[in-house]
Amino acid sequence: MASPKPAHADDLAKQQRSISVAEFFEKNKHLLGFDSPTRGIVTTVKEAIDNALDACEEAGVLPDIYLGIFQMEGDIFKVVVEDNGPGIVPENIPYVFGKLLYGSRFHQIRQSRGQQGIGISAAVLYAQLTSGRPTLVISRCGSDRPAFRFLVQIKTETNEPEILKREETTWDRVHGTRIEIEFKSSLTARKRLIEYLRYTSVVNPHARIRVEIDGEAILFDRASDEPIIPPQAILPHPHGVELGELKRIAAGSKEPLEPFLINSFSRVGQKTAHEIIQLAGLKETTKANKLDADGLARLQSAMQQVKVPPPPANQCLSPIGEVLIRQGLEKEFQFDFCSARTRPASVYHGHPFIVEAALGYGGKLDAEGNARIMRFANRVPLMYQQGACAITGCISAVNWRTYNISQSGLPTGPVLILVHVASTNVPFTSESKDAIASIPEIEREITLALQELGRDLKTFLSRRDKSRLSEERARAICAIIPEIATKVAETIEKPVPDITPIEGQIMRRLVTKKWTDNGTVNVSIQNYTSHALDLTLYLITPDDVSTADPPAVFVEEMGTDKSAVWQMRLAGGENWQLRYTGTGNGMIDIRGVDEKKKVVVDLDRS
Ligand SMILES: Nc1ncnc2c1ncn2[C@@H]1O[C@H](COP(=O)(O)OP(=O)(O)OP(=O)(O)O)[C@@H](O)[C@H]1O
Repeated sequence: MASPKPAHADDLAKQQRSISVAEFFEKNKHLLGFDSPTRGIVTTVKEAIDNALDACEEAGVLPDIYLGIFQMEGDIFKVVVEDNGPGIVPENIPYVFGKLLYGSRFHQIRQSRGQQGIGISAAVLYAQLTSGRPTLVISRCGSDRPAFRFLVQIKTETNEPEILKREETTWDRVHGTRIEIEFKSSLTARKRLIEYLRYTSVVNPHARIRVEIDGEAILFDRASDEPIIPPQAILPHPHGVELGELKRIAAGSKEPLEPFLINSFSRVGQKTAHEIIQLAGLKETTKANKLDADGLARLQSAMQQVKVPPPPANQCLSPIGEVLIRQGLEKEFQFDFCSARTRPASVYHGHPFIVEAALGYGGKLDAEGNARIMRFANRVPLMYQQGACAITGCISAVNWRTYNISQSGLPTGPVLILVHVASTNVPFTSESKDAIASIPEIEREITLALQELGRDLKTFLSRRDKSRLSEERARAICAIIPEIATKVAETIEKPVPDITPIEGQIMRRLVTKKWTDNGTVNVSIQNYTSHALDLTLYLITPDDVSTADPPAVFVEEMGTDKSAVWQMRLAGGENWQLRYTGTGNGMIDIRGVDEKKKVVVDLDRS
């Protein structure tokens, strides 16, 4: 066989042409999370729901989202997502859905679920590739505006939208957006889809998501009626600016260097701007757009060296918060123990970020196998590539045995670990946004949060184990007391005494340390020798306190804890005993607070 003729540069030149981004991703759809029909449905739902949540958040409304998944003919599925967000103006609808890399978030420095402007258009591309069908969009921007209905797809050769239909329509929503996308898929990923929605609901406790999937209705209701305060965009931080970026920003400014630095970067005031210019050896009067390559390089280097306060994280980030994380988790899971941490804001490469984490233990969690891990970035669940994610790496690197949890790489047993990384720029390992890259600053924060939670769990477990031990001991003693009483009575030739009160005493001592199933707990307040206090006693347990005798106890919500509260006057040296009954397991914590004197006393429960 003749060997192929070597190509000449002229031959190659005939084949060389630019490639549109749509063509590129059509060929490389796995890079956007569309590797298979099964995965395609999860990614499509995720992109649409993330956009709906972002839009509602930006408009300051509580999200009311509808998701429908219907099997059409054969292996064609239709995904419908409807939101009550601000809507999209009709002029922009074709671009939002019919052009890759078009969006409102890419150039803004603030936390948002979407970042690149590629998510929903990639779903449209995937749909037309696998089913050949365009995407239907209905959107309305207010009661005084008509709703518009579009049929749109992407011209892959140019990455430009193709409008197949545009018409005014009637729609009962005053504002919002509805999309209908049809593509080849299957419902093999049903479990993962539900898991995605469940996890989304945990970290978005303000959202209500109504789901209709293959004829089954599921409601993920909101646990909080507080809309999220939308994070505000900030200017780039001087420590995170690369030379190319600085060149672009400077080219667009006719200002002299001092106002240029102050107006273009966050946390730069007059003093800092002056220091940067001095260190770079530049003149204050030089206009930013007149800097040559050397001047720009010196300016960029000086910007990295001068001390600048960290970016204003409170403004541009929106962490979930410890109380809401616990509320969200407890809404979906029931634990014996749950603790959450929101770490202080930190910075990597000039990008602010906050790590939040929670640890749930026991309850209905699986006692066998690895811990359940829930990973989130900017309130979006990360559903794939767990092994490639820095969060998983940090969880495995913590020595969980120190906290009395078994471990084989990952912790094992009835444990749930949630980690949320919120940032203005989440460093994903790829465009499919499945895993967070190993950035040392982020890993450090995750590890610290996990260690804090580990310590909380250890305290809980050791208290619980102590209670169990003393219960076992007391039961063992009670079991042999009748025998001892008989033997002693025989030896001293006296009648066998009634030992019921002694048994009672031992068991009471036992139950003072534990909140038992349908048990009675006695609490003594002892050795208080100070002045009299008008105490409000707070009994805090993870479970309900149902009745009390005496005095009357009522149940009140304190955060996510249930607490029984009652009033009493305690004089110096007095010894009180309180009895209450209830159900459930868990530790009890009793504190007395004199509201007027602002005194808090820990009460002796032994
Ligand atoms: N339901 C919606 N309501 C209002 N605006 C929307 C909605 N969906 C999308 N948009 C607008 O369209 C833009 C493009 O959305 P797209 O999903 O392609 O990208 P993104 O969400 O910005 O980023 P990413 O590619 O990371 O998902 C968004 O930035 C937003 O401005």
